[in-house]
Amino acid sequence: MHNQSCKTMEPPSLHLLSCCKTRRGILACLLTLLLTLFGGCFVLLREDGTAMKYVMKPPEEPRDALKLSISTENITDTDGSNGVTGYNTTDAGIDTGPSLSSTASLHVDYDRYGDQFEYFPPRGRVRRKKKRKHTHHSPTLVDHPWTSPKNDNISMYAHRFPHYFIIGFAKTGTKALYELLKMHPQLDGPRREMRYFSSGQIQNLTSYLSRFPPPPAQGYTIEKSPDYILSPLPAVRLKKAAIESGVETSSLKFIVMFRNPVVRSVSDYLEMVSWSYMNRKPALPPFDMMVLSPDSRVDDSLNIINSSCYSYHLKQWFNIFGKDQFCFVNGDQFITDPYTEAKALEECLHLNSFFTKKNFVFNKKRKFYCFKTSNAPMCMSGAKGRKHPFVSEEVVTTLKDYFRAYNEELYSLISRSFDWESSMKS
Ligand SMILES: Nc1ncnc2c1ncn2[C@@H]1O[C@H](COP(=O)(O)OS(=O)(=O)O)[C@@H](OP(=O)(O)O)[C@H]1O
Repeated sequence: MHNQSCKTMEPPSLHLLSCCKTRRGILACLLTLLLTLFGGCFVLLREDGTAMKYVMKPPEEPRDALKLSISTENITDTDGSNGVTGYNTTDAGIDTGPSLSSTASLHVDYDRYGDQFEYFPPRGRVRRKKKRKHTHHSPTLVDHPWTSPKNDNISMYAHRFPHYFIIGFAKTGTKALYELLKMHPQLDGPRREMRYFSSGQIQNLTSYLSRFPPPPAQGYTIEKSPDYILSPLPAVRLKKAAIESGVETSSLKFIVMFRNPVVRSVSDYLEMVSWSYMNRKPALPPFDMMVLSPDSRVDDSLNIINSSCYSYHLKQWFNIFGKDQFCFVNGDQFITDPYTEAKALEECLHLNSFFTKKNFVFNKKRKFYCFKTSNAPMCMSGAKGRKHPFVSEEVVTTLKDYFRAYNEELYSLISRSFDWESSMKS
């Protein structure tokens, strides 16, 4: 056997193809095939007869750092610096933290879906994705600076820093609310969810800000990333970024939208079903089977469950920003009477009074309101308002019991209550 040296590098596929033309090449190809199948290696035979073995890179360890835990008393950001008074930082983890009952503990399983910090699968029309040949590795969260490079002219974009953020909760109507708010003459924002403070996909602060339109005259920019609320880390990073952009952090406002937690979990489940289908993953079990373990306990390790424990997540943000910086929207009511919620929000955000009933047009076919200014009414895509599956009485009751303590804590946190105990529209 020839001298072999093991190198960790990408396999040079072009060399491989060209060497398959010769007799020696064919031998090398066979050897390559065997080693690829059983040994995770490529072997290439060189012109001079020596062999070269390329070891295929093992997949990168998934964000070990994110598995650790933080308590809100001890939050350290990736660079170890501290942008928030009273908090030390480490991007080393997420608080799987205290739960309301001693038995139930929240576990946010960040490795469950998608890349990096993506808690939820991508949304959109149900169109199956082709299998990707090459996987792209975006920079890991641990390496992410969350600031701008020293020599970057951040002041060019600093005025675009959003003053309003829709931070959660996913599947409560955040997209419809965002599109509606962007119709207000004092507001404008990017078309897509940024997730800058949660996903680490955008390179740096300057790049993030450059994706915003300039704010309207006497107005502000707004962004919606409904996964921000699920961890205190985006709050810490956001605060640091605001300071770096020269923005008064107390002037920022955060919009949090709620919906019956059981219904929200079902809606989130449907998002997962759609994601699994689009990404050619195995089909998911029915909702009832998924959320309850065989001994009929709620599986609180599921994202679709713990994302409905609103008070738990909100409290973490309350530790970082003042309570008066939050505005709340009742997502159930936003479906049936968006006008009332929009007017209340206008007031909370200190915006000029703009929305009138004429801006809301009920679409009988879609069974949702569409929003209208001067143009044709704008309706949400078919990915919103999916038909919910049947959920058994037993599961509904168990979930309601599970969420009760969180709901009650939420009502006292925000001094407002919702009719979730008696209602269950799924
Ligand atoms: N006007 C209007 N049009 C369409 N859909 C509306 C509207 N208002 C609220 N909703 C509800 O929004 C739910 C989706 O929530 P999100 O937009 O927050 O989802 S996402 O997190 O951005 O994926 C979606 O949930 P599902 O019904 O479970 O699909 C809708 O019920």
